[in-house]
Amino acid sequence: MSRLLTDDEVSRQLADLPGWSREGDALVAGIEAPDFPAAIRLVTAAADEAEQMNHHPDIDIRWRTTRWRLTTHDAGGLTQLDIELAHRISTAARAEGAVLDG
Ligand SMILES: C[C@H](O)[C@H](O)[C@H]1CNC2=NC(N)=NC(=O)C2=N1
Repeated sequence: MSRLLTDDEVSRQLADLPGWSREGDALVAGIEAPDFPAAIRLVTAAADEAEQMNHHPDIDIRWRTTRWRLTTHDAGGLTQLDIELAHRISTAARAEGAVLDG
């Protein structure tokens, strides 16, 4: 589960993750929520998913915009865990009416 993905595997799976892009060894996205409480609810929902997965995002919070950075520190790059967490964050973002803007 924690083997590094090939470049092809990453780009093929990114096609199903609108708003996410690759920056070196990480997947990144900016997500704009309708307001600050919605942004914090999104962070809380993502925290629950991250705990379940034992896989944790780096998050920058600025008013209603959150920026996300996913990588697998233990493996030194991108694994399927990052792809899975990106999907879960996107689902939580949609539930809050937030917009992913890359
Ligand atoms: C010991 C523990 O399972 C590891 O440190 C987990 C915790 N959360 C993690 N989160 C992320 N993003 N990458 C990891 O390699 C990682 N490792």
